[in-house]
Amino acid sequence: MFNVVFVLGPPGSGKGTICSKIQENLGYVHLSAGDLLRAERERAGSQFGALIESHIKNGSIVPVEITCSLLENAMNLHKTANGFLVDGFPRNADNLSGWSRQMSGKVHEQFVLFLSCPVDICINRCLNRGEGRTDDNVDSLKKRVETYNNQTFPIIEHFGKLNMVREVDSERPVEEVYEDVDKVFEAANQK
Ligand SMILES: Nc1ncnc2c1ncn2[C@@H]1O[C@H](COP(=O)(O)OP(=O)(O)OP(=O)(O)O)[C@@H](O)[C@H]1O
Ligand SMILES: Nc1ccn([C@H]2C[C@H](O)[C@@H](COP(=O)(O)O)O2)c(=O)n1
Ligand SMILES: [Mg+2]
Repeated sequence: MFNVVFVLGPPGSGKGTICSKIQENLGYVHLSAGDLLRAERERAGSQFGALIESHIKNGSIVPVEITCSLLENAMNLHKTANGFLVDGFPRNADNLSGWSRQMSGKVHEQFVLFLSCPVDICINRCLNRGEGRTDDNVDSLKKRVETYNNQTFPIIEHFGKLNMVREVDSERPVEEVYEDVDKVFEAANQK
């Protein structure tokens, strides 16, 4: 059974940055749903490239069957990992129900790491990220934030009702954010 920590937060809240540090220090494998989708978009012969790009540009969410299969395939490549950081997933109700259908009995969901940060700061971070992402522009960011508010935040609230959310304020410098994240993992892994 794979241990899984879902990592959620607004676009630009620092999910990828913090996951890299957790991976480096705690042996969890970082799987970014967005990175997996971008890799699939670039893969020669993929039947999903155009569909994925249209969702990415519009800030909407790719059907779960595609994303969940990419995640499961990636997990199966790292069978001895301490656990997986599933970054940017589940992003909406379709993601959540599809994950349950495909993954129940195969994973243990430890908790949801929620990186909270004001949206104006997140948008500025994305606009200055400098990675050439096709969705780091004002139009796409407006849509991504709308999707986050209307579809992803309710998923965080859903997990909150199950007492699974561990919120860390990610407006602060990376080192300070990581200190608190490390404490969250320590507490979870003592149980
Ligand atoms: N705590 C922080 N303080 C200042 N800048 C940060 C912080 N965390 C991340 N950044 C910077 O903000 C940008 C976005 O960070 P990152 O890619 O980790 O966010 P993300 O949540 O994964 O975003 P997305 O959802 O768009 O993939 C990067 O340029 C990163 O270096
Ligand atoms: N569960 C997911 C995760 C990501 N996507 C698509 C749509 C997002 O705007 C884009 C970028 O994700 P990020 O790298 O910002 O986490 O990828 C999706 O459809 N479903
Ligand atoms: Mg990211």
